[in-house]
Amino acid sequence: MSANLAQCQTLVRKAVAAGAKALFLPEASDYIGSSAAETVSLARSVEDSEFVLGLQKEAQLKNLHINVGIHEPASGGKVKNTLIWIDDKGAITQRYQKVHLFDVDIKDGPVLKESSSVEKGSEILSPFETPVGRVGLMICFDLRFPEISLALKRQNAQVITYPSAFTMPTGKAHWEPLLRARAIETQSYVIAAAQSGPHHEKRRSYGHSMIVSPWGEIVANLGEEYQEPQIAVADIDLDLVAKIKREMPLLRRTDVYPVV
Ligand SMILES: O=C(O)CNC(=O)[C@H](CS)NC(=O)CCC(=O)C(=O)O
Repeated sequence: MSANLAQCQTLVRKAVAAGAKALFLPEASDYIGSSAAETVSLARSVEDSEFVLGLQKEAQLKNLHINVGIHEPASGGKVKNTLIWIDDKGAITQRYQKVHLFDVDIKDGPVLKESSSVEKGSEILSPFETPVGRVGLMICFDLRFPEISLALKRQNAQVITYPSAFTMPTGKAHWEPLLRARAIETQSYVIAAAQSGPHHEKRRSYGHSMIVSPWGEIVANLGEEYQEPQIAVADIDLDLVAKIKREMPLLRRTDVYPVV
């Protein structure tokens, strides 16, 4: 976990050097366990987490907002897969708990049962104001369920986030088209910070951190670089968000299908 904090501190330095107002870090930035038992045993509450306390200090020192995916203890011997927003004073001001858990058994592909160690969240967090616009939070596998992103669009999100640790085969097949679709249909920026490279002998992540414009264009893409932590940088143009919504209103037919 201290190695992960050091990597995140490198990313903070790079973000500050690039003049960023906010830094978006991946899902599970604190650690990726090699078993359900290890995932549970490593979870710390934020008050006792050197990783979180370290990032709060960075946020305060550098006047940088930081969005970061972590694990927190839950009841019943499980953890929560959460995303916290740390403001530029170092305070945790928002928290989202992953709603959709990744339970898959793919032939010749990943077999993962996230629900064996993780408690599922049951709330959509309303978008909130930040220096980079109104941000809506989701995590990784949530990307496959447009219902949450559409609910965030309805609540006027301007930026939506999918911090992730996608698997290699599913990433190759689905990562980019899903991110671009979510950006196009929500008419929002999509910021998707992704873990990249090997975690342990059984697990490797796809990477390709991306920022997509509300028109669906990829404005930054980190590829599979993982020798040293890298940042993707983009200007968030809130006038562009407004222009796209004005020019192409996506008025829902809630007389035909339910409101989400
Ligand atoms: O394990 C942890 O501690 C952190 N959590 C994750 O890495 C999660 C659950 S295993 N990964 C995903 O949801 C990948 C989704 C994906 O790859 C897809 O939708 O195709």
